[in-house]
Amino acid sequence: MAVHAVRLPATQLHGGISGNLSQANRNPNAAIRFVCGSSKRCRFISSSLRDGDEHGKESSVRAMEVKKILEDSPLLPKPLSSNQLAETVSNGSRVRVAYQGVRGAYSESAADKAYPNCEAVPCEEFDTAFEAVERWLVDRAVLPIENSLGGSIHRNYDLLLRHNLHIVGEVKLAVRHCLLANHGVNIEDLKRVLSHPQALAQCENTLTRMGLVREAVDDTAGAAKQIAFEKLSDAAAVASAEAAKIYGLNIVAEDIQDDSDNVTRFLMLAREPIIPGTNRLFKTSIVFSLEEGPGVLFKALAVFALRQINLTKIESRPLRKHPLRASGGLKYFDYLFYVDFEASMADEVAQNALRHLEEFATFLRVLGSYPVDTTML
Ligand SMILES: O=C(O)C(=O)C[C@]1(C(=O)O)C=C[C@@H](O)C=C1
Repeated sequence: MAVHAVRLPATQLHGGISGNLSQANRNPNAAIRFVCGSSKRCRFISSSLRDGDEHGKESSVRAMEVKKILEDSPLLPKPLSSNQLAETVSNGSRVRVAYQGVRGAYSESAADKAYPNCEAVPCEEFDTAFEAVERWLVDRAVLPIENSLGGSIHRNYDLLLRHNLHIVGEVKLAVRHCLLANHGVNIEDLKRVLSHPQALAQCENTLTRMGLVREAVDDTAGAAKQIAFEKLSDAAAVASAEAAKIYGLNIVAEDIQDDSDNVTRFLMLAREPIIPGTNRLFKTSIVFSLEEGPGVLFKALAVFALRQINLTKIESRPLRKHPLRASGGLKYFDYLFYVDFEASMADEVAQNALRHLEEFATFLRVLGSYPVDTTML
C-alpha cells in the first residue's frame, strides 16, 4: 500500500479542494440521503432494483428506464454499487482513503483491508477525516466505531450525525498489541506507557500488572513515533508490530491485550450511499430519537422484533442540541439511539420496520445500508 506523504491537519481542509477533478465537478450536496422525510426516495430506489418480484415485467422495464435516466443525468451523482466498494474509483485512479493517526496505526491497516491497494491518507483527527471526504480531498474514510474489549468510540457516533457521510461498508480487524521500546531498553526500565486511550483500555490487566503509568496520545503509532523520535528510555508504546518496523523499535512484549479475541470494527464512509442489495448479508445503521414516556424504547425496538429482524448493536448518546426535555415540571435527559440491524434497506421487511418506527420517532435517519463483513478473523 502506498501512503500519502503528508498528514492532513484540520487547518489544511480550509484551503480549498485539491485532487480528483472529475469528482470535484460533481455536486457533493446532491448526494442522495436516506433521511426521515426523504425515505420515500430510499424505498423507491430499492424497490426499483428488485427484479422478479410482484410488480412484474412492466414495472421492471419502467424501473430500468428510471435507472437509466438517473445514471445518464449529469446533475445527479452516481450511487456507488456494492462491487465498487474496493480498489478503484470510476476513473481508474486509486481510491484515496482518509484515516485517523499516523503511519502504522491500526486504522491504516483497516483502510488497506477495506480498500486493498488504496492510497491511505493520514489525518490528525476523526473530524478531519470526515471533512476530507466532504471536501473531496479524498474518496472515502475508514474510522473505528467499536472494539470488542473497549466498547464504542463515542466521538465517531457523534460525528456520524454531525456530518453528511454515508456508511458504505464495515471492516473488522483483529488487534494484537505489542509493547514497543527503544533498542537497549529492558522491560524493567519502563515506568510509563504511551498509547491511544482505546489501546490502553484494551491492555488494562497487563499494564496494571506491570505498574506502568498510562499516558494518552492521539494514536498507537503516534506513541511509537514519539518513543523513537525522543529516544525515550523509561517509556514504551502500546502499538502494532507494523509500527515497531516503521519506527525502528524493539518488541518487548507481544499479545498484551486482555483477551486474544480483540477485534475493532471500522466503518467505511463515502459522500454517496451504495444501493442496498439482497445478494449477500446486509446490515443497516440508523439513528433516531423518541418522545419521553414509559415503554417508548421498548416500542421502538419492537418494530424489529415483530419482524424477526436481528439487532447487532444499540448505543445511546446525548442529544446535544436539546440535551434536556421538560415534562410535567420534571427535566429529563434527551437521547439519540443508534441501532444496527441485520437487514438490507432493499428488503421490504426493513422498509416496513422503519415506516413503523417513523410513526412515533421524533427524528430518524438511515446512516447506511451496507454488506456485513463476514471474514473470519
Ligand atoms: O491508534 C490507532 O492505531 C488506531 O487506529 C485507533 C484505534 C481506536 O480508535 O480504537 C483503532 C484500533 C484499536 O482499537 C486501537 C486504537
